[in-house]
Amino acid sequence: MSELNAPAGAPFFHYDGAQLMAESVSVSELAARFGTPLYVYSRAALKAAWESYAQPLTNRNALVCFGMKANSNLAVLQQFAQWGSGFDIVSGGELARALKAGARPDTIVFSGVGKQDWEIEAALQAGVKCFNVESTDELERISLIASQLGCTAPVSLRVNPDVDAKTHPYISTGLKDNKFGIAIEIAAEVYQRAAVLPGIRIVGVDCHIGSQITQIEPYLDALERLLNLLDTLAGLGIRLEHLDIGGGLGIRYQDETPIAPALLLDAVFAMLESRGYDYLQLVLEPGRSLVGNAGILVTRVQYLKHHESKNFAIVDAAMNDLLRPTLYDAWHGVLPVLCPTDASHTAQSRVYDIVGPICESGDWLARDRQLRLQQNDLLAIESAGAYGFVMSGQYNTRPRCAEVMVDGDQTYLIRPRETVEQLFASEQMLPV
Ligand SMILES: Cc1ncc(COP(=O)(O)O)c(C=O)c1O
Ligand SMILES: N[C@@H](CCCC[NH3+])C(=O)O
Repeated sequence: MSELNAPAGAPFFHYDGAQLMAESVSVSELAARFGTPLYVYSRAALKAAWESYAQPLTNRNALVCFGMKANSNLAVLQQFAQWGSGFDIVSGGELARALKAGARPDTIVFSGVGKQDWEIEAALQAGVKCFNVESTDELERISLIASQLGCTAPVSLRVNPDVDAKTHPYISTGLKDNKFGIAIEIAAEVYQRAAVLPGIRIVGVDCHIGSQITQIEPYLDALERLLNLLDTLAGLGIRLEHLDIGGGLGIRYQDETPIAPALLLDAVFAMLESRGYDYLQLVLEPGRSLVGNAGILVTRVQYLKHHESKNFAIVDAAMNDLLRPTLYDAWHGVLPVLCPTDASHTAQSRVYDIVGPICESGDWLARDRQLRLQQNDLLAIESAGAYGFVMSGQYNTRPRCAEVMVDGDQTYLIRPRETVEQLFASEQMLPV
């Protein structure tokens, strides 16, 4: 029962005895001021997560490239850029966002299996650090475009090491049956091709084996395979400047024990040193672990419904606001905003499914939660800072909700709620 545990985002989200606080700001005041559903991020939580990587990397030749697909609000990106983060992007849209937020182009790595011509051109023109190339077709296309533009594309091959990250099948990316990367068996061959292609400069090697990983072994397995590849490349006279181990570190949603970045980094540096590759710059692409527990989704109970075998709390957030539960069967903690021990909270404790207003039975945010609820209560869905708002949509013509950032006792509206009119403002009807 999440309500009895410390919030997943503690100490930044915490009870002050009476109610849930985001840093020094009352969550119910935020709900009153900005309406619900509402994403609330804590700047201090973002900073603490950033430091969990930055500290162990002090005086190391390393670059953290925030996997911005996890949360691409400009204010969030701006913080990471100010703290010295690079960015892992997967589209021309993400490139534009990162640049707008103040990213240095030479700290941007461009991943993704389906880069289009305009995206490759834009990245070349911006001067990104490298393309993480995911196929031979893509390599040839980048070579062609760079040659046409009269420039050279820095390239790192994203190798698929065929390692089981032991995570949800939808977010596992390093198995040979996954669409990602270049099979490790043919990687040396592709490097040789890259070495002779015009417009290509080989700079690195990359892998990303999956997301919400809670075991260190898959990383070390993948790294070992990559280092064996580097041995082969050295024999072919191909030398690299950096090695990118991707992102993927998990967070606590329920009872997981996440790997501390320092632990992974120690093990990685030890292996690089023992194999004589510590001259390489280490690149990382963490997403979820930098933002996941820095955000909550605040929602208000609309109605309670008691069926014979189920109790439903119908809230104003839905699968269009937070897709993870229904897409991955993902567990997110649910916290009452009013402290569960508060005496004014007299409702009977029952087991509820927390569901949204969308016309789909799959529209649920949490199942089988023991809660004392009454109409208009506020709830906080925990661990919503990663893959939350970014995966939201407008299904059922629902405006996407607002996002705010709390910093101490200050609150910044970093994205206003969409209006209903905005939802169809650019649509065109046929002539009558
Ligand atoms: C290439 C790449 N890099 C980085 C990430 C960030 O992953 P995570 O949010 O699990 O750290 C992802 C997403 O899984 C990815 O596909
Ligand atoms: N969207 C996924 C993570 C995808 C990682 C992207 N490669 C999640 O919410 O857990």
